[in-house]
Amino acid sequence: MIVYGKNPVIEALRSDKDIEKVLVAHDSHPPYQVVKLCKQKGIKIQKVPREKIEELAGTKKTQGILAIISPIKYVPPEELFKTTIEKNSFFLVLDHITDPQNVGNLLRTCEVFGGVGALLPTYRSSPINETVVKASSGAVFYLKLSKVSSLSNSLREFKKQGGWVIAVERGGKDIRSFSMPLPCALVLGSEGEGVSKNILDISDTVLSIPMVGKINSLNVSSAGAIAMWECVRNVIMYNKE
Ligand SMILES: C[S@@+](CC[C@H](N)C(=O)[O-])C[C@H]1O[C@@H](n2cnc3c(N)ncnc32)[C@H](O)[C@@H]1O
Repeated sequence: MIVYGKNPVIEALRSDKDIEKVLVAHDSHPPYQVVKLCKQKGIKIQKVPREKIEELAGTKKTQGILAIISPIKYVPPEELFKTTIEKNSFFLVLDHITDPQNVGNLLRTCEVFGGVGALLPTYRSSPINETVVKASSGAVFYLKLSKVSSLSNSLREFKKQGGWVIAVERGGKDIRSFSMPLPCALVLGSEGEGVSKNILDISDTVLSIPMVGKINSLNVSSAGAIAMWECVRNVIMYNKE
């Protein structure tokens, strides 16, 4: 969805909508409020020719500013947790993963293996944009996606309801020695930082995939695929609908 004009863009930024990016014409300056809100929310402001904005908006009356909003409808985390518990399944926790290709690949595998969806942080995370939709092969439309300002607070809530929080990270227990408990939240870390310390602290366990090569980590979507397979390999027939 596209929103253009100064006030509509400011209101969109103030709302809980998932904004992918804000485009500003080369020949104009973004209003101070836009710059401030984008900075707070980690949203990119891109300078482009005014004609590009007018073309996307389908009008010349854009005031040189436009926001692109994600096509995805998010569900509240309670819904994601409830379904995961009812189905005795898993969901992914994408801990500040910024590469849309990785997010799309992970969501595709999640859907293929019968996972319920994913919990994402509001800020510093790839938006669910066209690249994600494409990389997921459309899996995003079958999953429950939820955005929260604090992953760790939400995961504490999931634990209270009887779910397990399993971090997938180097330096933990060998994943082969562990029988994955369900229902669970499977946490995968960002490309740069790995799983956040505060999430490691509340995780029931940290599982690692043994490596023998010279490169010191797997790509997060490969690590996620292996961990998701571990979640379902004994129960893959379980909840096919
Ligand atoms: C590319 S790695 C993060 C590397 C980061 N630069 C670091 O030093 O921690 C991204 C994520 O992939 C997962 N991952 C990668 N290799 C893994 C392994 N061998 N075992 C478990 N998880 C792994 C973890 O979730 C990790 O946070």
